[in-house]
Amino acid sequence: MDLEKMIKIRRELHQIPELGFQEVKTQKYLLDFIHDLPQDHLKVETWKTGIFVKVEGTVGDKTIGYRTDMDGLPITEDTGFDYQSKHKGNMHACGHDIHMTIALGILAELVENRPKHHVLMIFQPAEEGPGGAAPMLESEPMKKWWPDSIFALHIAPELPTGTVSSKEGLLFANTSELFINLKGKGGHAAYPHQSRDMVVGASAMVTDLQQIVSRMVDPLDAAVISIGKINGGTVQNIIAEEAKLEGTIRTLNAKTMDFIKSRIEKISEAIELRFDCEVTIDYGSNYYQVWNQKKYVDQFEREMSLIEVPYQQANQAMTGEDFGYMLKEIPGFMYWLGVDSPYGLHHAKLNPDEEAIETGIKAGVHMLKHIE
Ligand SMILES: CC(=O)N[C@@H](CCC[C@H](N)C(=O)O)C(=O)O
Repeated sequence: MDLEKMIKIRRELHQIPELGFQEVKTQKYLLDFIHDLPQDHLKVETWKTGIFVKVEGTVGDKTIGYRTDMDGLPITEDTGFDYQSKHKGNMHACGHDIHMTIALGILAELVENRPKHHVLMIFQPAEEGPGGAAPMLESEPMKKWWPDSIFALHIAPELPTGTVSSKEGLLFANTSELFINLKGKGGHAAYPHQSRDMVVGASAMVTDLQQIVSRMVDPLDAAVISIGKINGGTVQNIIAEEAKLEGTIRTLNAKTMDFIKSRIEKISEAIELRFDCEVTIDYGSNYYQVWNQKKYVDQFEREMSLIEVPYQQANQAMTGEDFGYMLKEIPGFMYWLGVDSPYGLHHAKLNPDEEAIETGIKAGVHMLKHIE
């Protein structure tokens, strides 16, 4: 594997970030690379903007799955790099460009030096939303080439380059998106008593939502409610008739998610009474927790020591990953790959160390050849 070539690929992918299920250029880029490989032992099928590639193993008594995500985020890049996003307002700010490059590098190595087991490389769209993993599991290529086990990685900005990290059991949280619409009555800013001000309604709602986790959830049972976007009103002297909130809920256990949703509904009824308005709630897409099987994590740790890739025990994280749906149906695990970036995931200045691509390929190829 030529690291310089892989960095070039990463930078090309970095320039064309596309949102979930719009990954048309990205899919074409990946297909061009895949079609340039020797085709003798490859089978390729597309699904929406995703791709399945099956590499025939030399023995082929099992199939091992490897999944990468493909989509970018609606963030305006602020890295100042000469290879920064050409898609204004979108950025690969969650490392999916690195993930895809590693998957291509793994594929190229496996074609050169075929594994014993069949390998199913899954290029999955829409991880950031609305979620590609669950529908992909229902697709024909997936059913036809169903893997016996599966794994995937995610970059970790806070870990040193060249290191990996995982844990058995829960790695990533249960998540649910949260969209709240408040409808009151607009009017002149000088006559608030004749209106139902949804800027005030929405502000009260945000404050009330923040009290669910701090006052109603057991502090030993971690949960998060974050509102990432608030929109309302038109101009400074008109009272806002409508306001919209967008956020996400994260919990370590599924029952707590149900509890939080029931509290959000109570708060919304209270806001309706207090502000004489209408509140509607939509939970968007929900992601199932990422649950790692001990057997595979233990083997991963052992195999990493054999190839001298430093491994460390991970903590649970409140990030979400729709790969959790794949792990719900297929045994396997997910791990973090250190990329040592001073800025974190979902930041406009995220700057993963590209040297980590080498470790990602080395770890992936080794595991695909040795996983039990
Ligand atoms: C690894 C990562 O950052 N994943 C995303 C998944 C998004 C889930 C969904 N759109 C939501 O916001 O609930 C994350 O934000 O954790």
